[in-house]
Amino acid sequence: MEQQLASPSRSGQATALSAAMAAIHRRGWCEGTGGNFSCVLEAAPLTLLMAPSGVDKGGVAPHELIEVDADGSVVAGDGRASAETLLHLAIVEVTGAGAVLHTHSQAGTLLSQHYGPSEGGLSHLVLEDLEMLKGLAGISTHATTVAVPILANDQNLADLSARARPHLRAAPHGLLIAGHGLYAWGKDLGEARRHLEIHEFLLEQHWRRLLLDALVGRRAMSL
Ligand SMILES: CSC[C@@H](O)[C@@H](O)C(=O)COP(=O)(O)O
Ligand SMILES: [Zn+2]
Repeated sequence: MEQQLASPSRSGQATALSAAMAAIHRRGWCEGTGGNFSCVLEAAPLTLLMAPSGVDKGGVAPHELIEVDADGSVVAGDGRASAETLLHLAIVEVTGAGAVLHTHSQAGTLLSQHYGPSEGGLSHLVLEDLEMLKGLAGISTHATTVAVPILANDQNLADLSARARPHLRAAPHGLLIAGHGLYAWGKDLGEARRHLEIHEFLLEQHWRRLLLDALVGRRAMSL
């Protein structure tokens, strides 16, 4: 007889999400209430387990997580829904993701602004020939090119999410918002964490390479 795999309990998911947020905070990727984090608790009706808005995401206990419905309204727990709930919902709806992690790292903020689009537009950060690309689901060789979409930032999350939707399916499990940060997602929390770590590594590596290229260029010019 085929054995059904038990889906993780609510308390198991809450413990795992709280621990992931604390670990991401320790990396310095969500300082000063920045960042937000969710996982799908129920697919129908869609219910997300999320960090509440405006709090230090490194210190949210499992019982302090809130539940949010498909309209972005809080249906359980204390606190307001994240300012960016609509983008989490768009990513889950379009890609089928089971977890969405949003960070404000230095590298993500810097590079998304450096390569960011003109107002309301779209640009890309191109990454290629790196072994760490294989950490993204669907990639099996370093000899590949990945284009991470960069959207202009917007405080109107309905507009921002609508602009993001057409680019989510082709995105490499990650998306940048200019001058703001990174969204990474995966089929479950474990995969979303791996994709986040891979993207953060690639952003950090790209930034260091730009710096190295500039230093080598300056040295060559002075010889
Ligand atoms: C430091 S404020 C950052 C916020 O505006 C937002 O970008 C963010 O990531 C966190 O918002 P939140 O509403 O706490 O989930
Ligand atoms: Zn943010």
